Amino acid sequence: MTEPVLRMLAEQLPTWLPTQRWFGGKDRPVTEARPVRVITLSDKDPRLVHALVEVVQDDRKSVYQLLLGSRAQPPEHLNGVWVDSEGTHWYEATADPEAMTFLLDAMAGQDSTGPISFHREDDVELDEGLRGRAVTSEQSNTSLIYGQQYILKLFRKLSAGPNPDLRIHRALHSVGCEHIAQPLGWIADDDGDQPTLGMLQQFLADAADGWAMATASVRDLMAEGDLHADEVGGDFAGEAHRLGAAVAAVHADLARALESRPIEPGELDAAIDAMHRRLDSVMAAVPELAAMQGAVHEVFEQARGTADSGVPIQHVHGDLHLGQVLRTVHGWVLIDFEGEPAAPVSERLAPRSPLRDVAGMLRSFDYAAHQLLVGQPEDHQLAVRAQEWTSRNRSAFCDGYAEVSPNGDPRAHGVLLRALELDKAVYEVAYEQANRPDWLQIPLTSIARIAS
Ligand SMILES: Nc1ncnc2c1ncn2[C@@H]1O[C@H](COP(=O)(O)OP(=O)(O)O)[C@@H](O)[C@H]1O
Ligand SMILES: O=P(O)(O)O[C@H]1O[C@H](CO)[C@@H](O[C@H]2O[C@H](CO)[C@@H](O)[C@H](O)[C@H]2O)[C@H](O)[C@H]1O
Repeated sequence: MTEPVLRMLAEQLPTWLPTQRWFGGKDRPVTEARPVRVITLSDKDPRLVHALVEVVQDDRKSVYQLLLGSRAQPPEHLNGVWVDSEGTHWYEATADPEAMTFLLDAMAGQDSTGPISFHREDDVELDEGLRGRAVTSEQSNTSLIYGQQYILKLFRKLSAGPNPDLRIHRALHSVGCEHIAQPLGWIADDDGDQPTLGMLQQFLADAADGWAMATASVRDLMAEGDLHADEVGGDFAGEAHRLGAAVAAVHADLARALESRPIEPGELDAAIDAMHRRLDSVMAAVPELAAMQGAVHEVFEQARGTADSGVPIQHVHGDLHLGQVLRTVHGWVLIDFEGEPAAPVSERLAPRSPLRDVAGMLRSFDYAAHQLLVGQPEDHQLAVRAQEWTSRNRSAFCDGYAEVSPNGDPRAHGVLLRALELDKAVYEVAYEQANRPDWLQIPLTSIARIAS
């Protein structure tokens, strides 16, 4: 079976991979896709095969994980996607809920197949036999929902060693953190770089995501021409306050569970040097930034010398925004502790200022308010409303954070916070340019405002 599948993948993947939402290399053509390992997980019907593929893009090489399925009688939507030289039809198996049952059952049974091992947490029993349907929301990986109980994230682009998302969830669970979904199991690869292949968590079936809630609130305000944010039914400030408190609680738990220490001489300088470098490299790709370059560099420089601000460095979320928080009936939950997808794992696991996450969330309030104006004719009234919503919710978030954080009010570190916000906005310029060029104006406008 192996040879024909290897050949089929090598032929098909260079054109197929860039069509997948989770493929993170759309900025360059795929020169070559080399299947480096193919393992049969299940010989039953549906058959399930695990493949590791090295994707070559000029001098960049990344390893991606794929699952292939095959059935004697495939349903129409899975039929004839790829055919190997022996005439076997294969398809992307995460689209086949029945094939995905294998992964849950293997975690429940703590099985292994060659170097791939399936685990469940010690204190956990898993229901078996559930079908796994793929989440349809925008995401960088592929998640499967089993019944109303579990969600399994299959990491697509693999990195060496334990995945930060799994590592941080387990650490937070060990100290009883109330603002995460419980980690339930994982899939490991014990070969080579020993990447984590998947992470199983409690599925929060009743949850609404923060981005959907916040943008609904902005829409309400925009629709009520005569009312202020605090008078509109969909006011978000109470939620923003609770969210601030939840983020501060998670930071305190992270500090307890993992390292937290005073910032050492030179570390802030290194962080500021990295901000300057990021700005220069993003500017090379987005010339619109040029007009603001001087002002932004200046804000970064002002943050030098604020190391004695008293805020220790620690593990942080790393890419916190309203799409990474879920509101359940019990409160806010933070998800996806992987950090910025493009950053190296060593950087994502390094201790950093918790103010980075605060800055990320402050940016997100700005986004939520301004995305409704994208593509609309200029309307001064709506722009004022967007600004009113942003200020109100940013303040509420900081108030909630300050009430719980041992580090106090983030606004007391205004110079550093401003630099961190600008750094995040510069990152967003690159992100929007590569992913949603229509939204590029949102971070560009913010940069002009913050730096002025
Ligand atoms: N524990 C959970 N319960 C309910 N929904 C979840 C849970 N974890 C993630 N999700 C949903 O799945 C989506 C993708 O999850 P995320 O961890 O952000 O994936 P990615 O790293 O691929 O971006 C989220 O936007 C959220 O809607
Ligand atoms: O969710 P991911 O980990 O994939 O994060 C990436 O994509 C985000 C968008 O989906 C992006 O976030 C930016 O857009 C959000 C609205 O869609 C906004 O709330 C954030 O503030 C803004 O940064 C994120 O930056 C990127 O890493």
